[in-house]
Amino acid sequence: MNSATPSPVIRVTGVTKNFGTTRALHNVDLTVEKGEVVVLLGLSGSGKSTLLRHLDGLELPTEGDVSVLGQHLPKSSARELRALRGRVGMIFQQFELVPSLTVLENVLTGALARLKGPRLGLWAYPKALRLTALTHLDRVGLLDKAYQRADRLSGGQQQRVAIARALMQSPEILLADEPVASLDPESSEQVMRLIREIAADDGLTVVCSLHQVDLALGWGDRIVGLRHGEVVLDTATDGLSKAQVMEIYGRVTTSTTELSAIELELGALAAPLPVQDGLL
Ligand SMILES: Nc1ncnc2c1ncn2[C@@H]1O[C@H](COP(=O)(O)OP(=O)(O)OP(=O)(O)O)[C@@H](O)[C@H]1O
Repeated sequence: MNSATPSPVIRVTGVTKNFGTTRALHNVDLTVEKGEVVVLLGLSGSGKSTLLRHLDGLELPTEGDVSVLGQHLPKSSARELRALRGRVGMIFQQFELVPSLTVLENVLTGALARLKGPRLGLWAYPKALRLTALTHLDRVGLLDKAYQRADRLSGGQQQRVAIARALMQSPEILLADEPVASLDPESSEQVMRLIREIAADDGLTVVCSLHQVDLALGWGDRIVGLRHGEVVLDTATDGLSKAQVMEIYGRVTTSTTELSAIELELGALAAPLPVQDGLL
């Protein structure tokens, strides 16, 4: 952990991102303090992945500024961006493991950015790194699977391998893009609990996109709600109810079709939400 890490660790200011004629983000502001666990909540297409990808410089804004760990990403060189990515771990919905490699080799690939040249096979990695990888596998409860092929594992286990791989970077920030969207409820809970535990133990800052209000409320310190690329909600989860989150979405939503999608995807309420026109 870098003790000189500035606070806030993430500062997004007035970010707009256009892909051709598609506006994926519009005037987004977001500040995340060190050690905070933030959920990005929103429907499919609301801009969650695009915002996450701005936080490790995989995308750069059309307008506005993104500062991560004290580095202004739009002003950074390719080399500086690569160095930043070494300090920011990322996990994805589809795990992104190499299926034919062993679990241990997959974890070791998390250290590749620090090594010179490609590595083929377990023995191409220094012993110290192999031991570190085994320690991380132990931490995610998969030490006994180290020498199995990654594609023999369940989805939940594969996501835990991806977490161990991210830990190889000793990240200061962990970004998670819909990490449990492909998992059953039990595995989802396990993975989300694990991320929280690791964040607390290592003082990690976490930004995680989700599309279920229930999961977000029980898990994050704070929810940032996106809709059509704009932030419509940014509040602590403490004391916040599902009905309040849905009410905020209801307030900024003028179309009944969109409201139905929100109810379906973010979490249906027993009572229909009021549609208030003209509040956009
Ligand atoms: N590389 C790209 N080129 C063109 N359009 C893009 C690109 N990436 C994202 N978009 C568009 O930007 C908008 C936001 O997409 P984004 O993937 O960020 O949403 P999301 O909330 O993460 O959705 P999902 O939950 O389905 O992943 C969408 O309209 C999407 O089609």
